[in-house]
Amino acid sequence: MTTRTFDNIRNFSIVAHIDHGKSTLADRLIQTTGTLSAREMTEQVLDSMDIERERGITIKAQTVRLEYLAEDGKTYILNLMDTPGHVDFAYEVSRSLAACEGSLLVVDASQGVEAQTLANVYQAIDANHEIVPVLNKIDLPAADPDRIKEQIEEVIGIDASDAVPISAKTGLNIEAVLEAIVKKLPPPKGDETAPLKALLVDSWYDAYLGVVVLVRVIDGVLKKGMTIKMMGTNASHGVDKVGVFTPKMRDIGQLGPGEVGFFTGSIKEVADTRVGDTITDDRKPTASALPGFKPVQPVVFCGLFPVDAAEFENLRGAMGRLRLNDASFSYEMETSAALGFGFRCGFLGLLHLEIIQERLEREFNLDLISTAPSVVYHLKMTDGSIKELHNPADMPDVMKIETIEEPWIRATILTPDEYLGAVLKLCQDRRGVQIDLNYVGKRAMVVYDLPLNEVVFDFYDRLKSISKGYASFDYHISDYREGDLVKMSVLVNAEPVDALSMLVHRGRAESRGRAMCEKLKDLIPPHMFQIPVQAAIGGKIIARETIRALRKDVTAKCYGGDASRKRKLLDKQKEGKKRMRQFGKVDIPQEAFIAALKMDS
Ligand SMILES: Nc1nc2c(ncn2[C@@H]2O[C@H](COP(=O)(O)OP(=O)(O)OP(=O)(O)O)[C@@H](O)[C@H]2O)c(=O)[nH]1
Repeated sequence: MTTRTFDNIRNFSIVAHIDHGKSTLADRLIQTTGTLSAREMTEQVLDSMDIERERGITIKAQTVRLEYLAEDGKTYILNLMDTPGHVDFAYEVSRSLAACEGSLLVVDASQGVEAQTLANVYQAIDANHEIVPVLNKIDLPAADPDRIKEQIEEVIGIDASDAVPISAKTGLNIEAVLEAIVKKLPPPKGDETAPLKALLVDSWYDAYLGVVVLVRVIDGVLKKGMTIKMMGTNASHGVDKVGVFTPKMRDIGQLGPGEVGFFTGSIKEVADTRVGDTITDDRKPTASALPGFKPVQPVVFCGLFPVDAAEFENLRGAMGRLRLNDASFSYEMETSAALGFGFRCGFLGLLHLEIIQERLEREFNLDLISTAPSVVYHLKMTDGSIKELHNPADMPDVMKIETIEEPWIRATILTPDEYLGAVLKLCQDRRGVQIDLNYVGKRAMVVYDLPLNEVVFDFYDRLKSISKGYASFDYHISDYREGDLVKMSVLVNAEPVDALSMLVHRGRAESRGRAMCEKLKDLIPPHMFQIPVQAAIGGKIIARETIRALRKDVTAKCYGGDASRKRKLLDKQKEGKKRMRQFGKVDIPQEAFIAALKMDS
C-alpha cells in the first residue's frame, strides 16, 4: 500500500460572512473555467432553493468540479465544495471543510471581517486548511483593501500580504484566484490500492434518482456496481451511478482518492445517510472509520398545529415530504388541550425552524400555529434518572426534579463602537456572561456566554434593531449548565394555555410574566365579557391583566348604505376568525403565540 499525492487535484471551499460574495465568486469560477455556457449562467447556480435565494443564504451544501488550464500548462481538477453559511448548519459546514484541503477566505473589502468570517475561518483553520484570503468588491468606492488586509492579519492572524483583490461582480482578477488555488493550496493525498474509505458529505432526495450522496474519497476507489457499507449505520447498498457535478450531473463511473462526487444506489431515505459517516467497501472494509462522526441533534423544539383541524393529515404528509430531504428535521405527533392535534418538531436552530415553517406554509399552502420555541432541557430526577424535556407542557412534578440544566452558547458579536453599550446591555439582560471584549479595527468584538433559551426568541432581531443592522452575530452551543429554572404557565380566563407555558429563570419570572400578560392584553381582542390574563408559577399567580368587556359591532361604522363595504368588513372579520384559536370561551389570534414571547423591554 502506498500513499501518494494527486497533483492535478485541488479541493477547496469558500468561507465568508453572509453577503460578502461567496455565491457570486463561485459563479464566476464556474464561468471562467468554462464549465457552463453564458446562457446557463443567468441564474446563480449554487444556491438552488427558492427560499435560499430569497433570503440570500446557502443551506444545502453542493459541489462543483471545475477543469482549469493553468499558467503552467497543466490541467487541474478543482473541486469547489459549497458550505452552508449559517450557524444552524455548523456540523454540515465542518463536514464539508473536512472534505477539502484549503479554503478561499472571502472578505468584502468595503465591510471587513465580520462575526461569521471569524467563526467560519476558525473552523477552516481547525480543519487544517491552507487559507487564501480574497478581497472582494474592490469595484466599490468604499473598498479599502489595504486596511482589510491589515485587519485580517491582526484579527485572524494569517498572512494576508498575498490576498487577491477581486470583483466577483465585474469579473476582475478571477484568473488570479484560480492561480492561487493551484499554487497555494495543497493537493490531496491518498492510497488508491487501499480499501475504499470515503466521507459522506451531504445527501438529498432527487425525484428521478432517489437519494443522491455526495462523497469525498480518501482511499480506494468508489465504482459503479460495487456494494458499499455505511459504517455508522452498518447498512449496505448497491451503487448504481457514480459521477460529478459540472455543475450538471455527469456519470464518470468511478471516483478515486482525493476526488469529490456523488453516487446513487438502493438508498430509500435521506435519513439512512448520515452526514459525516464513513463509506467503505462492503466486501473489503477499511480498518478504521473517519474520526469525528456525530449524528446531528435537534436543539430547538416547537409545536406546529394546523389552524384548520381538518388539515392535520395534509400537514403530516407535508412534513413527511420535507423530511425526505432534511433528516435533521424531526417531528412526532402531539395533542394539546388548546390546539388539538399537531406535531412536536425538532430543529437545528431558529433559522432552520423558520425555513421549515415557511416552506410548510408556502409550498404546501398550510396555515399553521406554532408554539413558543423551546430548547432541550436536561432534568436530573430525584430517583437519579436523567430526562430530556422538549416541551415545557410536559414538565414533571417539580418535587421529583433535583436539578434542571439548560444549553448555553458562546456568542461572538461584532458591532460598531457606538452601539456597544446597547449590545452589552442586551447580553447582560439575557443572563449573559462576558468572556471577552476587543477591538477589530474600529469595531468592538464581544464574546458572551448566554443561555440558549434567552436567545431563542428574538435575540437576533433585537441585536439587529439596536445596532441599526450593523452588528453581526455567530454562536455555537458550548455546554449544559444548571439553572434556577421554573415553569411559568399562562392562564386566559382561568384556563391554562399550554402552548404559552415556558421555562424561565426564577429571577426573571416576574418581569417576564408581567410583560407576557401586558402583551396578551393587547393581542387578544376584547370579548363580550371580561377576561383575566394571568401568569403563574405552580399555583402562585405572579402577574395579572384584565381585558375589559366590549361589545363591538364591526359594521357599525358603515351607516347603513354601502353593502359591499359592509360585506368586506364581515369577510375581513371572518378571515381574522380563521386564524384564531378558542380557549374555553376566548379566541386568541395566532400572532399572539409568537408575539407574546418577544421581550422588547
Ligand atoms: N459591488 C459588488 N457587489 C458584489 C460583488 N460580489 C458580490 N456582490 C453583491 O453582493 C451581494 C451578495 O453576494 P452573494 O454572492 O449572494 O453573497 P454570498 O456570500 O453568497 O451570500 P450567502 O449565499 O448568503 O452566503 C449580491 O448582491 C452581489 O451582487 C462585487 O465584487 N462587487
